[in-house]
Amino acid sequence: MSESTPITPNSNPGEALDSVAVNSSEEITAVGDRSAKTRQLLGMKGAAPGETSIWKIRLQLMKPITWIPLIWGVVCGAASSGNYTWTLENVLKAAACMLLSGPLLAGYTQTLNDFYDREIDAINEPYRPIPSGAISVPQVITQILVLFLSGTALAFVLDVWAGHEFPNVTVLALFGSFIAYIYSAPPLKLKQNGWLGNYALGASYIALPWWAGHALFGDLNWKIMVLTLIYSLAGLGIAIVNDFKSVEGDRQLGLQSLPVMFGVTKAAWICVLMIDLFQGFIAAYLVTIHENLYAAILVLLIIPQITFQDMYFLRDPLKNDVKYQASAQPFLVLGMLVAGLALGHAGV
Ligand SMILES: C/C(=C\COP(=O)(O)OP(=O)(O)O)CCC[C@H](C)CCC[C@H](C)CCCC(C)C
Repeated sequence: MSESTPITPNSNPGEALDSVAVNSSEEITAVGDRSAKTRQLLGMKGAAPGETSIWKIRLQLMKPITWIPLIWGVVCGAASSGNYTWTLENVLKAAACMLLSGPLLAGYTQTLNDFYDREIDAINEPYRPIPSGAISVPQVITQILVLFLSGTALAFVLDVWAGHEFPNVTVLALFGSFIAYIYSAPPLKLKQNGWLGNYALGASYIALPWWAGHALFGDLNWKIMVLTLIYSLAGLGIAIVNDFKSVEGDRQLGLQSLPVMFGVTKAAWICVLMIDLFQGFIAAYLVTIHENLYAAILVLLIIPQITFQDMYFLRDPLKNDVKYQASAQPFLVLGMLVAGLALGHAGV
């Protein structure tokens, strides 16, 4: 039996309205708090400060929200290998590779990036775990080393499991970790350059996990490598979208992001053209290998992206960047899977 709360009618309508307002503002605050806490755990902007659990702080540093594209890349690579079958062993192998590319190596990358950004974050985002003092620098260094070493070890286990003569996955893990290092750390700090930084980001999020997934279930060949590097140019476009939110700060700090170099309108056009043209290129390639159905589906998935570019992004890139990403990204990532399936079907 459930207990019901008695409802007492309020004789004073003004007071009743006030209490409704107070209750709903409390509810809104509670919902807001919950959402800020979730954002904190996922490593998103607008997170709630003041977390005291060291494990939650460690997770926040690893930004779980950024693991998703890397995990998805492994799925696309498994599809393009053409050899993936739904056995328990293959599911476990794929899951281990997702653990490698998401929590371990993307987690390593994000922690490393926050470590090297700690001084600038002390000015721009002082509530981040390192500048706020929620976690000490030696604890962060330990986290970076543990994630890197466990990633490398798991990559090696995957090579042995897949019976590789050449340790493809380990080499990819080491290469990815190196790119992550030069992306964030001086003297190269690739992220300071709009083209290099965003291409490193696009390629690491599309090509590297794709190669790892493909190598795990098939033979990673140069055609797959070149095609995914071309696909990564669409990823470069996606990476540029993230630069609009910080255009003023970047300009003041002398960072050469594309919106700083070309201005907001021109950079927005460069961004959408890269996204559309390089996906279009992949669709055209699929036609040349007679995968016409997959090519047609890919084109159908590009059309809503163009629509959202016109509706949101190109009209006001500074205001609509997040809205555009949320609406258009699902079509881009579905397109990646379609391309992976087509390449696997064609035996490329
Ligand atoms: C740290 C990264 C992005 C954050 O950039 P930024 O500092 O501009 O943004 P915030 O201000 O919001 O922090 C990502 C950098 C990615 C990096 C170049 C390479 C990643 C490598 C992969 C994790 C390796 C995966 C290999 C595996 C699949 C075998």
